[in-house]
Order: sequence, then C-alpha cells, then structure tokens
Amino acid sequence: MADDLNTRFLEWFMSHGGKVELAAVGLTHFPDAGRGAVALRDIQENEIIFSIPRDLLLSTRTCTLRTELGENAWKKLGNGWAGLMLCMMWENAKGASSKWAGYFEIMPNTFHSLMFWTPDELSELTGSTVLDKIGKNEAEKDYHERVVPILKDRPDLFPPSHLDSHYGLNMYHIMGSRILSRSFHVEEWKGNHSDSDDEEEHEEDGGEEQPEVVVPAERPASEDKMAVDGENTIEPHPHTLEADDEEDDEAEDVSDVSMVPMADMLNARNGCDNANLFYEEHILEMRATKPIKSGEQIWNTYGDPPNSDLLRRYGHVDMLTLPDGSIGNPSDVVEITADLVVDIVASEHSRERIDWWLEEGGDDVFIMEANSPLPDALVSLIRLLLSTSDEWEKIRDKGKPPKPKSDAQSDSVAEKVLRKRLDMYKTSLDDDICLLSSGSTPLSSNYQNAVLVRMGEKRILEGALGKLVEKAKAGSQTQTAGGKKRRAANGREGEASNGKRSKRS
Ligand SMILES: C[S@@+](CC[C@H](N)C(=O)[O-])C[C@H]1O[C@@H](n2cnc3c(N)ncnc32)[C@H](O)[C@@H]1O
Repeated sequence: MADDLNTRFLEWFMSHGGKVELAAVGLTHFPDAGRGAVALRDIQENEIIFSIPRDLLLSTRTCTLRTELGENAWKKLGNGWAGLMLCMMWENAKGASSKWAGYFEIMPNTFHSLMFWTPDELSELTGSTVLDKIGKNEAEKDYHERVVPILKDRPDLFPPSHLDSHYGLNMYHIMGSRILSRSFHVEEWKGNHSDSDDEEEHEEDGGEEQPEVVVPAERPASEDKMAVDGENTIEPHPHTLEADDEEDDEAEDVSDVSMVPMADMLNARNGCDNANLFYEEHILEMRATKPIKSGEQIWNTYGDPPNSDLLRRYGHVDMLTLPDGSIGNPSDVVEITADLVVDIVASEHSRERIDWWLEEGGDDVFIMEANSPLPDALVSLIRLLLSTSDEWEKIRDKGKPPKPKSDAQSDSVAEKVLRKRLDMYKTSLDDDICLLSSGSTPLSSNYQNAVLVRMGEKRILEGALGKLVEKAKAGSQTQTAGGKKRRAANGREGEASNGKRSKRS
C-alpha cells in the first residue's frame, strides 16, 4: 500500500520534470520516522541524488491563486503563511486537476507536532517555554479574520459546497503543519553568491561586533542561506507561524517559503546529514554531502534544533547518546526569562533598571546550552539588579550594562534563579529518569517525547546548578581554609602570646 503510494508519487514527480535515478534512491518506510529516502547503491560525495524543477515547487509564486484573487484581496491575507496555506487548500480542492495532485496524495494528514496535542498532553511540557511558541491561537485568529472573509467573498474560486470539506479550520491546520514540517526557504535566483559576498554576510551576521547576540532557536545562525564553495544550499524552512511578527526585523520574504516535492521526503537526525539541497537557476538539486553506502538512509538537516523545537515543528525528538552516556539531543537548550531574575532580586529599583535594560536592547530571554557557562547577558542583568545606587548611576551615565563578571553574590542569585527555573517543571529530573526506565507502563509516544524534552532542559539547568554549587563550596572552603590559616596563625600568635604570658606570669 505504502509502496504503491511511493511509486505513484515518484511517477508523478518524474512526469513533471523531477529527475531521480531509481536505481540509486528509493522511498521506504522507517518504523521510527515514517517515509524516508534510502540509497539503493553507493552514492559518491557531491553526486546529485535527485533534482526538482523550480516550477514544481508549490509556493505563492507558482500557484496562480494570487493572480486570481487580485492584489487587493491578496494583501488582506497579510505577511504570514495564510497566503500559502490558502494556496495549498485551493490546489488540494482541485483534486486530480491540480498540478500537485500527486504531491498532495503523499503528504501527511496527521501530525504529532504540538499544535495537535491535547491539553493533557501539553501539560506534560509545563515548565518548557516551548508551550508559548505553538501559535495555535494566532493561526486560528488569522484563519477567522483573514481567510474566512476571502472564502466568503469569492464563491467563484471557493465554491460553498467545498467550504466544509476543503477550507475548514482543520484543513488550515493541516496545511500549516505541512508547511511547518516540510517547507524550505527558496529565494528567487539572483546568480551565484561570490565568496566575498559570503564573507561580508557572515561578518554582518554576528561575531566580534555583537558578542551578546543570542541566536534565537527559531532561526539558527546563517541557516536560511548558506553558501558552500560559491554554491547555494537550502535548508528546510525554520519558521513558525509568527512569520509576520513585527519585531522580526530580519523578516523574510514570505513568498520564498516553498513546498519542495521529493526534497521533503528526507528525514533528519542531529549531526547525521549526508545530503543537502542546492539551488541553481532553474532547478534545485539534492546532492550527497558525504559518501552514502547502499542501504543507508539519506538524511537532510533540519538545522539541528533542540528537542523542544523538533517536537513543536516536526513532532519527533532526537535521541542520541550524549558525552555523559545519557540519551538526548546535543542541541538542547533551556530558556530563562528575565522576569525570573527580577523575581529573585526584586527591590524597589528593579522596575527602573529592567526598563533601562530593555530600552538598551538587553535580552529578556536567556538561552542556556548544555555544558556552557551561564549566558553573559544573564550575569550582566543580575549584576545590574544587584548594583548599588552609585554603581547604577554610573552604568546609566555610561549607557553600558555591567560586565558579565560573576562573583559570589551574583552566583548566589544565579543559583536561586536556576532552582526557581527547575521548580517550574512538575517533576524532577530523577522522576523523569524513573518514568522512562520503569518500563512497567509504557508511555504514549507524545508523553515520552514530552519527558525527553523536559529532561533535556532540566539536565542543562542541573548541570549549571551543580557547577555553581561546587564553585560556592570551593569558595567557602578557600575562605574557611583562609580563615583556619588565619586562625591557626592567630592561634600560634596566641600560643606564643600565651607562652609569653605564661612566661610573664
Ligand atoms: C520533511 S518530512 C520527512 C518525510 C516524512 N518522514 C514522511 O513520512 O513524509 C519531516 C517529518 O518526518 C518525520 N521525521 C523526520 N526525521 C525524523 C526522525 N529522525 N525521527 C522521527 N521522525 C522523523 C517527522 O514526522 C517530521 O515531521
């Protein structure tokens, strides 16, 4: 059944200009990852695994709905994904007459991503900030406010008899989730990037000039457009439904968001990619970036996000053996919001200082990675909140936040922040380890994935906390040793003086 579907899809793909050597690559079912691509013979590094003509991409550029609707109506759909979602619903509603009929047939209708979790399932993620990023309400607001009026206005394009079956909220969520888990960011052809262009871009993106820039998990550094040896590579589109967030000053051209048939058949696992999508003027090429042995899975990269984001966007988590022998995702992160820090160091000055911090562009969320020191910005904020009135005056006059230099006082606050952050979860790390290892009642896959997400976050917090506690202990031992030495020295003096006294007496 699945094989038939794969065959039909490949036939559709090739009959529409897609090129794939069927003796080299096949589609198959992986029990833990659904459909995926497999090498059927050894594939050399740089070999083209398949290619896709640009006109086979499904985007707001290739779908004719925008022209049919006219610019005025189109603009009402906003700068987010509503336009592409409506295009996809419209093409899907055409059935066999759509150019992409053979593509729609193979795309999933059910998802394990967070958008589809029940409130009970979501409650297992309590404590993780991923819960604030699902965007379901925003998507539904867009649907009701932007899409429904257009559906009603144009019965010639959206026949009333199709509204329930093809344009309902559920279908809107399905299309949104397909975009979330399968789309790529494909720019229009502007010619090859030269090496010097790349260097300039890289310099602008971060590095020395902006040491405090925290790369948001949403958009891993330089992921959207990466040039390798002067060629253009494409990674799956890393965005959420917040594509039209006004604060996102790097907001992309949403018409670059594209569904790329065949390229989206590749699964991904942290650090395992052996293929990448490259773009040329008229075609996109999936090329091997490493030699791939016959029988091996062909892996793309999704940008190696943390498990929280994998679960939110793709509905799965990565489980690799980590350096300490535990199982998890090496890219996991945990977020600490600035208000947690303010809660701990609250004083009558906090409001004024935090307002200043935010006005100066300070972070309101700190991202902690495994085995990394506390984020500089977090230490700097703690020191700002702890500063004396005189120090605060100077900081404000200079317009510079304090240096991220920790001391016993800031460490003690950081320790409390980490403890409070850990308390936000409903369970402890040990509880979670027991849950996964008890084996008596097998957990549902969503439940197990939630546990893995929160474990990854807690491990980072526990690790950082452990280091702070050790540091404090070492500090107090040094102090005690210093004190003892001093006391011992005093003691000797005392003995001597006693001695002297005794002598005297
Ligand atoms: C771009 S599609 C890849 C093709 C997909 N497996 C299919 O059946 O069509 C992304 C989806 O594949 C699945 N997937 C990809 N990599 C995976 C992995 N390492 N483990 C589990 N599922 C994975 C997830 O369901 C994800 O949402």
